[in-house]
Amino acid sequence: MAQAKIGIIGGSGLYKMEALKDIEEVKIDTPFGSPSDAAIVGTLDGTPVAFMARHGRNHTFLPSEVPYRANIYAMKSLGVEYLISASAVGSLKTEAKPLDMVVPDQFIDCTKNRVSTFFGEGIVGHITFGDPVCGELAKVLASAIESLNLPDVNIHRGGTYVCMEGPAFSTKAESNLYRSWDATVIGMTNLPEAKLAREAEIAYATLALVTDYDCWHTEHDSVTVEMVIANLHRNAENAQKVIQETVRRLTENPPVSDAHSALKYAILTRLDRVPAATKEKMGLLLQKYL
Ligand SMILES: CSC[C@H]1O[C@H](OP(=O)(O)O)[C@H](O)[C@@H]1O
Ligand SMILES: Nc1ncnc2[nH]cnc12
Repeated sequence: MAQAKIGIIGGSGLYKMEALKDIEEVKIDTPFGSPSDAAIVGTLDGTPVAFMARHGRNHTFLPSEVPYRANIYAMKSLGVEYLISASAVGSLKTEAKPLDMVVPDQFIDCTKNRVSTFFGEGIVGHITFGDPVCGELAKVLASAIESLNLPDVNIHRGGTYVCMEGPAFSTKAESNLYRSWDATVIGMTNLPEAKLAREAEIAYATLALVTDYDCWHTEHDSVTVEMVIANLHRNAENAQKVIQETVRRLTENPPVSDAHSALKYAILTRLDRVPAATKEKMGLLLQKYL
């Protein structure tokens, strides 16, 4: 199978990466079901990169339906060690304007109905998640954005991403509650992905593309899908430039990440007591430890 150390998950409005060359569609079946779509593996300035459309190329999966486990497992099986999630978000702060880019360093889990672990079925593990994104990867991403000096785009290093269940957008009371928590942006997808990436020992960071002011801002209309997609289209070229520059920097200088050894002290179950079927299912994730 094609291999790539760098993976990109594209969210709403980001269904392909124009700059990828020599592309190959890789259909991957996983013990956790089928991913959202085939992975597209190609090269960016010579570096192999794997791309996956989070909601499928035709946007057919709700945030609650995205097969997060299969997507992350698929990335792992392609050899991905650094994963960048490009995602649309609503802003919860005046200073994070539509078209700005945020590289969050924290998440708050307001999901209700997500499977966000590979563990279970006879194997118990608890990853450390105090710092839910890889600080080193986030640094490379933020520096790449800054270096591009994109007109009309401000970059916000750090900030908290609230992950809500959806699919309906928030009420004003909810939006103001998240603001009272000092959260920066809101979306519906990144938290389960970040947890699973950590369990898969993949360094994960989010490129959050601000598309709207959710529904709290008295001088802006409440978020609509039309608004999100229109602003994403305005920003898609910038997002691709950021990804290209980030890939260039990662290729030149791949950072050491704690995420790459996240399972070292996480597993409680003696591995010789793990049921054979579970060991097989999790084999790719556990292979270093078996
Ligand atoms: C189209 S608006 C709501 C939708 O957009 C975001 O998607 P993603 O995180 O995949 O970019 C948000 O999380 C919702 O899924
Ligand atoms: N306001 C919002 N709430 C949740 N997810 C979003 N994605 C983009 N804008 C959003």
